[in-house]
Amino acid sequence: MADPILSVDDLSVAFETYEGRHHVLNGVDLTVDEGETVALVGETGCGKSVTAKSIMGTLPRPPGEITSGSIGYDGTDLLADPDAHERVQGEEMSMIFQDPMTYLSPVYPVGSMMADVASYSGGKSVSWLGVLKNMLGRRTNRSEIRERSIELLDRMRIPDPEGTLDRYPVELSGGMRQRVIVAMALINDPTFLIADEPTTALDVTVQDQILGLLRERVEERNLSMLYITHNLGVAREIADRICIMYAGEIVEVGTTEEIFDAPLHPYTRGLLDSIPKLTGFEGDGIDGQIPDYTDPPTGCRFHPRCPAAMAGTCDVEPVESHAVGDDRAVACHLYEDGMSFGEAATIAAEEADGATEDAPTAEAGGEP
Ligand SMILES: Nc1ncnc2c1ncn2[C@@H]1O[C@H](COP(=O)(O)OP(=O)(O)OP(=O)(O)O)[C@@H](O)[C@H]1O
Ligand code: NI
Repeated sequence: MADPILSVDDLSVAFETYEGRHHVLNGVDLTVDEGETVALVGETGCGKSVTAKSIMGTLPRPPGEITSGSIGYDGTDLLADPDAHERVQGEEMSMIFQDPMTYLSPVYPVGSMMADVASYSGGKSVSWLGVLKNMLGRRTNRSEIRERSIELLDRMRIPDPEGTLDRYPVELSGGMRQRVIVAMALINDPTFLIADEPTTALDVTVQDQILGLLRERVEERNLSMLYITHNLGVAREIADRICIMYAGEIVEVGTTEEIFDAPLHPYTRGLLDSIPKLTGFEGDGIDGQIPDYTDPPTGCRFHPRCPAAMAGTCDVEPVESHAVGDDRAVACHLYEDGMSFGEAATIAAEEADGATEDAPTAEAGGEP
């Protein structure tokens, strides 16, 4: 099998704040193969955007600090080589940010922003290829960029693409604005795209259209994509593989089918239970909330909320990720010590169902 295009290994990130040090990412492992779409899924505050920004090189430092790990892109460790990171960010990667209005300037029309993005050459060039690309980039003239912008807006099914170039973001509907943002992210023909919740604020129809447009692009250009969402339903529509994140840790990885058909981690199970329409499972999801990062739970970070937690183990012992086959891994103490995955999954499932049946007002975890 070919090496993954992106390979995040043991990434830890902390933030220094006036409340104390927040230990947010804790040893995150993540890979994306060429042409593959991987969804990073988890509740609000679990560290998805921090992961995305670390990969893109846009993490604010300070207050953020990368305390361990490597981010490999196409064979280069980006954290060890800031010049390479800058080049990759400028030439190969692109990102759709979570909050479109902070990204779109209110004072420039769409066309001039697209031209800005298109002529951005990604700072210093370090390779001869980079230098060449930069020269070619500079020769790209305004009318060429305009042509490209119109073509992309048209591909994004924006009515009157030419007229749209002269309009300001506030004059566009939410759905149109989001299409413009997708077009801007694609104008330099990236090989790797990070999409951070690009459809959250949109109604379901528009959401489906945007997902469709991204999928088209993935197929046509062999685009590799990390798609971030809190919505497992959206992940199922777009992703080949899903990484489930809880409180700064990846708790389960599997193909989209495996995650939906046979979730292993109690947290994944809880997430699926909160969308009963999509699955056969029943339940009310998971009580409690993401822990305080200044003093995260010892052992497994999920143990205070876990219906299957084993006292003396889950609250004490750090969890390791257990590989199950090629594409599958789970970080949970249930899957240790010779218990078969089938048995452990059954226990996780029974406990999850039991918890919601027996104790509808179960203690809201969070407290150690
Ligand atoms: N600039 C910052 N300064 C301090 N702490 C931060 C900063 N950015 C993120 N954090 C911390 O990292 C945690 C995770 O944030 P992140 O934005 O990655 O969550 P998320 O999974 O993307 O959530 P959402 O689904 O709401 O976007 C936050 O709860 C916060 O504690
Ligand atoms: Ni986020």
